[in-house]
Amino acid sequence: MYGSDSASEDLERTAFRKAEKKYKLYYQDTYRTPKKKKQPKPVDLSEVLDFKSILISHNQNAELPSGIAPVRCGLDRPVFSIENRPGFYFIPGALTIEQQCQWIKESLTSFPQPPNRTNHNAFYGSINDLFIAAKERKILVAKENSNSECNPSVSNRDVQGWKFFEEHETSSKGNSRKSISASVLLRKLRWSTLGLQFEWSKRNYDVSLPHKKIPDTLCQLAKKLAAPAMPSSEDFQPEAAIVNYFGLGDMLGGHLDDMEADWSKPIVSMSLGCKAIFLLGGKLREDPPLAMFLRSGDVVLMAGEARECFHGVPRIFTDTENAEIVPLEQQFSHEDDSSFLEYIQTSRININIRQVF
Ligand SMILES: O=C(O)CCC(=O)C(=O)O
Ligand SMILES: [Fe+2]
Repeated sequence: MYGSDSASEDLERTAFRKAEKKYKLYYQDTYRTPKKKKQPKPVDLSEVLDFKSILISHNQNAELPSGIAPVRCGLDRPVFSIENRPGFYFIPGALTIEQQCQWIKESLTSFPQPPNRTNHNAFYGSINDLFIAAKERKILVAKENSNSECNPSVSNRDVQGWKFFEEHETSSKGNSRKSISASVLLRKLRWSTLGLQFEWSKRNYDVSLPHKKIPDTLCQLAKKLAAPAMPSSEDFQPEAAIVNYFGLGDMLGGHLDDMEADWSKPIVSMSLGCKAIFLLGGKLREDPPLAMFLRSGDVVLMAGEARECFHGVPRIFTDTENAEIVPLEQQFSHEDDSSFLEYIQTSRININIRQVF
């Protein structure tokens, strides 16, 4: 017990943790009246690497900040590497606006569909069509054993499964059953897994779990984007992907992705929606991380030595000034369906694609 206390204190003191705290969303603790919205604490962003402006100055006058180098590769747009982080590649604006919209839609509609698993599986079992259910304001209601039907204090053990109902249907049922609205569940969607299923509790891939192959268009895109980081004459084989969903205040703590067999193969990581800060640390949590902005359409590759570097996402920006999603908003506003626009205005999605074996 005491050991774990001091271990967490040590964690608090690492350079990675300090950087996470620096960029994490905190609110001003000034007195709030009910009418005043709580305000985020200002954060100094002057040390955050900005590959959008790096790309602009590179295109204008071939100038680059010290430590950043262009990478020669077969891609049709500039790729940058960082001198003291071998194996890390940044491709600013790698995805067209159409591709961004396409993968946002898939991330919300098809990717969380069974047999793919999500963070909701552990509690609710498989959920079908969550995004549609949220749009239709449906409510997920617990089915119960007949003998516990009328007991409001029924425990989760007695629940036989969950089913979506229309709002009006649930009010006629009284409030004896456990229920949650689909829109709250959508907001609480944190991850889904594609291809070979990653088992978070064991932190490993469970090849025995039912799964579908990664969609072919995503495979082809990942193969193309992986090229700058691939060992020559080898082909990237996308076998699994984790889709992360971030809302305001959500973060992804510092971690390594070390469950894949061959670290010479990259993780291909695509950013969609609101802008975020990405921290790229070193091999130890004590190594001070580099902070950089990730915008919708940016792609990051981590291969070789970079696979051993701690990384995480301490912050996403959902305010109009900082989110930088105007082109996405324009694209989505042409569509009949406003539900994608509403979701992405306050969210970020990351799809990271991996070769497992
Ligand atoms: O959200 C991101 O950009 C990073 C995601 C990540 O590192 C992961 O899922 O392992
Ligand atoms: Fe990661």
